[in-house]
Amino acid sequence: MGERTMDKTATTQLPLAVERRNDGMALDLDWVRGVQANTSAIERRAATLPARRSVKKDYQAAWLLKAITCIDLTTLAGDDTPGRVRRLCAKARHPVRGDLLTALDMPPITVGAVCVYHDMVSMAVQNLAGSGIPVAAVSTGFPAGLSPFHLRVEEIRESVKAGADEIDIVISRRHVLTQNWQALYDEMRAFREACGDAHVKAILATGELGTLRNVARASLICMMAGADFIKTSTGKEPVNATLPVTLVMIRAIRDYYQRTGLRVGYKPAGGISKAKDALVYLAMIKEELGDRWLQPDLFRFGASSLLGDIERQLEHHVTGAYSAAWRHGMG
Ligand SMILES: O=C[C@H](O)COP(=O)(O)O
Repeated sequence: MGERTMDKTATTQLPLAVERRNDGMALDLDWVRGVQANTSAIERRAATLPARRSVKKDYQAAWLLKAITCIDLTTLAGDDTPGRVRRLCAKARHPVRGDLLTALDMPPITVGAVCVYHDMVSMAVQNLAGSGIPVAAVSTGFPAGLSPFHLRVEEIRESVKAGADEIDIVISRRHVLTQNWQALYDEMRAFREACGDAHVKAILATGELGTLRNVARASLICMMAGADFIKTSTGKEPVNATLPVTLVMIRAIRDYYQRTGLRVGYKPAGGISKAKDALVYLAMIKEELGDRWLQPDLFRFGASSLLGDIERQLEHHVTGAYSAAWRHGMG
């Protein structure tokens, strides 16, 4: 991602070809078992990227605006209230102050989606009406995914009925840890079927999968079973999105695309709260998957506080001064 390419077109939505949805394929265990992950090479590559790629000034502002359009603006707290979700939805519609957009000579933008628990779906749907911003619901016993299977499937159906456009399911980590690939595939298939037309993001909870090889294999199984997106984490594991895990998952996406012609999206989530980190993620996607994956239909950040820091950086870019972080509260 050289600076030369990081002009204001970074924020422009490319005209998207009508993309065929990933319907998945039969479970191919030979392919799955053949997947390896060279941990030291992956960690080395991930460690060098932040130093090799940096963008400044107008280019940086353009890429930060691009990042905003890819945020699943999230609140997943036990004390969520209708008021908080209302404020979050207002922020989703107008994530950047009008005067900053004017100074940057940019049109209005919105975030990629609003992400909530099932109970808050109808409130979010109501508050986003007419905006075109999708509502995503975390589901299937999020975050641990250990409630009875039929209830997990039913939870998906309830959220779809309440108006959710996207469902973020959690996989059963034990299927990965015991290498029960058939069980993981069947579970994911059932979740995808329950989603119907709603798009499904498969949360792998990578911090609980033990090895990068397990992450690679679980990514592949979920794509074979029809995931529209693969997502790193719930935000509740001790370790959430990381660059090595990102490299493994996006290379699995590339491999799946090369073999099937089907594009699956990627969502790093959990602990991404700084604008500079968001830029590193975008650089990695651009290098490994190319520009087509830098659109909100194929890339999202799952983040509750990233937008606040991006707004601070944009304000600094325009005015030369930093505002206090508390001025950019999300809910
Ligand atoms: O899916 C989104 C995550 O739960 C958000 O995590 P975060 O609060 O660390 O940004």
